[in-house]
Amino acid sequence: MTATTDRVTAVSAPGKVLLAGGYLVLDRAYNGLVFGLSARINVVAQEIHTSEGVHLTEIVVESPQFLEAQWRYGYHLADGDGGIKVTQLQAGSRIVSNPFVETTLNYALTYIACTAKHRPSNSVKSARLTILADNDYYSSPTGPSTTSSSSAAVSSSESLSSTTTTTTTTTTAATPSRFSYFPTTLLGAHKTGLGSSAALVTALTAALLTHYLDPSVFSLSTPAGKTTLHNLAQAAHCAAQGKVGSGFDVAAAVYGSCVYRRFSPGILATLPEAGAPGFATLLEKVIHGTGSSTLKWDTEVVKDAVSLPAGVAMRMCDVDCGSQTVGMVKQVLAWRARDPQDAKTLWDELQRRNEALAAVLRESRLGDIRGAVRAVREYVRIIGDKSGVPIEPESQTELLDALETVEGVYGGVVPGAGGYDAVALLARDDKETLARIQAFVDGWSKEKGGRVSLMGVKGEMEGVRQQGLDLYNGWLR
Ligand SMILES: Nc1ncnc2c1ncn2[C@@H]1O[C@H](COP(=O)(O)OP(=O)(O)OP(=O)(O)O)[C@@H](O)[C@H]1O
Ligand SMILES: C[C@@](O)(CCOP(=O)(O)O)CC(=O)O
Repeated sequence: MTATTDRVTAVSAPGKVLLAGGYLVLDRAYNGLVFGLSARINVVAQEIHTSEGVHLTEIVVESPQFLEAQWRYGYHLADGDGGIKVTQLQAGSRIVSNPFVETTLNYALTYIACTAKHRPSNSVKSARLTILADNDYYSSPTGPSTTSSSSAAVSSSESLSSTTTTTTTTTTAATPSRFSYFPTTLLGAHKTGLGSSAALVTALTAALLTHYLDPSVFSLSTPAGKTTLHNLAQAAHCAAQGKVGSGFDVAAAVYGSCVYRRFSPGILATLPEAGAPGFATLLEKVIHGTGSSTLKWDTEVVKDAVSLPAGVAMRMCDVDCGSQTVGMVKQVLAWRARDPQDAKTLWDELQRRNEALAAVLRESRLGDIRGAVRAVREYVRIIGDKSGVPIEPESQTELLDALETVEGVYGGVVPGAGGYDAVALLARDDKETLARIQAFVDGWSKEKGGRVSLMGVKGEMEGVRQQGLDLYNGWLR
């Protein structure tokens, strides 16, 4: 049997950094200063056409930059209005699951089937989805390989697909592209904390909705389309994570840089597990905020409230250490619950300082950036001391203070939950400053024996978008 592919839809969504508002943004009374990043996760959706008379109902998802990264699913309409439920099929010698991919398929395909109404199983035809992530999301022990990328990627996915019934018509020859081949499994790749799962869930949801639904029903370029995508991606991401975070990472993936106020967590509380009776109808209601038992979505995303002065870039350094975000959040929130009065005073003052930093950036007050960043850091450290959590640990304080002395650097913070993972810098956007920061981190790593590296990624305003296909030369089959 042969299968060919034709109609192609490509979407990308950015990674995130929470420059200010870590911990506060978990509570709707406060908000966070969120930046989208130039590092994007791309998803390309392609139809799979089979020869006449051959019926194939399969969704194939693959990440050709990694080893053992192909997930094949069959799907069926679950009883009792349970929606479309996927079942992972064997690909290669063993099954490696990907909960973010699987949950997103259950949520997005169910929503698509509900929206396409009355012909649910017909509306979802076989498709191949290819995931391509910018290199900054991961640092593998051996580093990404740019030389052997495409040929290695093709051969690894070819060997996986050899056990299946589908043969594709083409594999393309090696072409240089912006995506590297990581000679490791996804589990073996070190994440750099740029929000790969949120960008993946968002881009995969957007690619599926765009691929399957008529543009009159769903379009990424309309505010209504973005709201649907946001709500669906938040729901799927929470379910896959098994917890409800603030969701700023999904908001960044959809809307790009913004000031973000979270949705009330109760909105998702009524949703049963994917495939359980009633899931399909409830999912549709929750996503559209309709029905008497469903709370309305109350997310607030203010795009205009965030910008960078002309000539200023937001850059990231990866600090190769790592922190346990979940444990840190639990400990900070436990302290807040024990001492609500003290915590409220600190939360309110830090919120004021975060807003002041956003205003300085928006109003291009270059001379005030350093003071505004230091004011935020002072309160982050106080909260860290009081809760006993190293939000800005001493080693990071030392690094940030030293980075401030580099000509062209206005200041930097530990973003998000903080800890030992990364620092985010506000710096002049020119080659000379970049070279000085690079030289500084090289020297720092040598002197301190750790590994601090300047990442290629920069703050970027735009959220999810459709892509032309040139980017993916050499990676699509
Ligand atoms: N390129 C990819 N292809 C397929 N799945 C991916 C890819 N990148 C990430 N994922 C999925 O996302 C998971 C990582 O999500 P996780 O939330 O742990 O990290 P993150 O979102 O990058 O981190 P953080 O929230 O700290 O920024 C992987 O285990 C995998 O399931
Ligand atoms: C601590 C918290 O406010 C931010 C975590 O950010 P990050 O994953 O460290 O980038 C948690 C959240 O908002 O979900």
